Amino acid sequence: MQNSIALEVKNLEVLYGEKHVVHNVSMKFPANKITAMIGASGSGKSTLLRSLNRMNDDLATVHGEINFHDLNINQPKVNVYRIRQQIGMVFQQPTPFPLSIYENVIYGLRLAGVKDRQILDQRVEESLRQAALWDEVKDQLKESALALSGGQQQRLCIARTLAVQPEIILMDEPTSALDPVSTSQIEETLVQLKEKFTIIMVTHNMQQASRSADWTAFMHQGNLIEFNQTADVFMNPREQQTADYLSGKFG
Ligand SMILES: Nc1ncnc2c1ncn2[C@@H]1O[C@H](COP(=O)(O)OP(=O)(O)OP(=O)(O)O)[C@@H](O)[C@H]1O
Repeated sequence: MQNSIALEVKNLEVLYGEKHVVHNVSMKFPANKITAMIGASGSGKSTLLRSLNRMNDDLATVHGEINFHDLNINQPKVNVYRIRQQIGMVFQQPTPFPLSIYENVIYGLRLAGVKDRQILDQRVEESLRQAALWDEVKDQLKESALALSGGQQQRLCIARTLAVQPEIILMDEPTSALDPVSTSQIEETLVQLKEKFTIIMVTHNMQQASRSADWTAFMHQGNLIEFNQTADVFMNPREQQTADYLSGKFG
């Protein structure tokens, strides 16, 4: 998988009604890496991210190709449910369901009709371990997920996404609602996760992008201005707009 491409977008355009918010973006997301999407508020990062697993279907018009395993998933006939199993999403606010920790993790598996208790138990442990939450919750799996702290809830949401065994995980500012300790726990988790998964993350936190991401994409007013290895983007940006944004001249 090393050096391979997990997902490619070609000439992507996204419009909300008449409002054109992503302009002709083409890029390739490397497999088993963390890619950070950075840029000022309103630059189209979340819109682009949500298009990658067709979360914008009801809100926006998306033109262009999103190629995943040689299939352009931005086509009407594609099974969107299956795509979202393979390309999962973690949101900004932790969104646990008012169910037990165990039931939260297997939520997607239940929807997919998995009933075998052994498989479910195994997937719960594996996903919670991958999300670095197992040791903290292994003795309270039947208790409500709502009793967990915000940081634990977010790691639970990551475990819930992992339980359906996706290839790609989209994350929309996954730590912006969390304190610094929970943030650094999640960042450490992400670094472990990239061994098995490809991560594409929107973040406003420049330190987070420079600490965690292998690749960084800078967006401005719906355009992809620069996409390169993170160290190059931060230390030696090719474009003046990137340099200006990173030095705080706008945004
Ligand atoms: N559902 C929607 N309907 C109409 N316009 C929208 C919708 N969602 C976002 N927009 C608009 O699209 C543009 C891009 O928004 P988007 O949320 O993708 O930017 P962003 O870079 O992720 O911003 P932020 O960092 O603040 O989350 C903005 O002008 C926003 O107001």
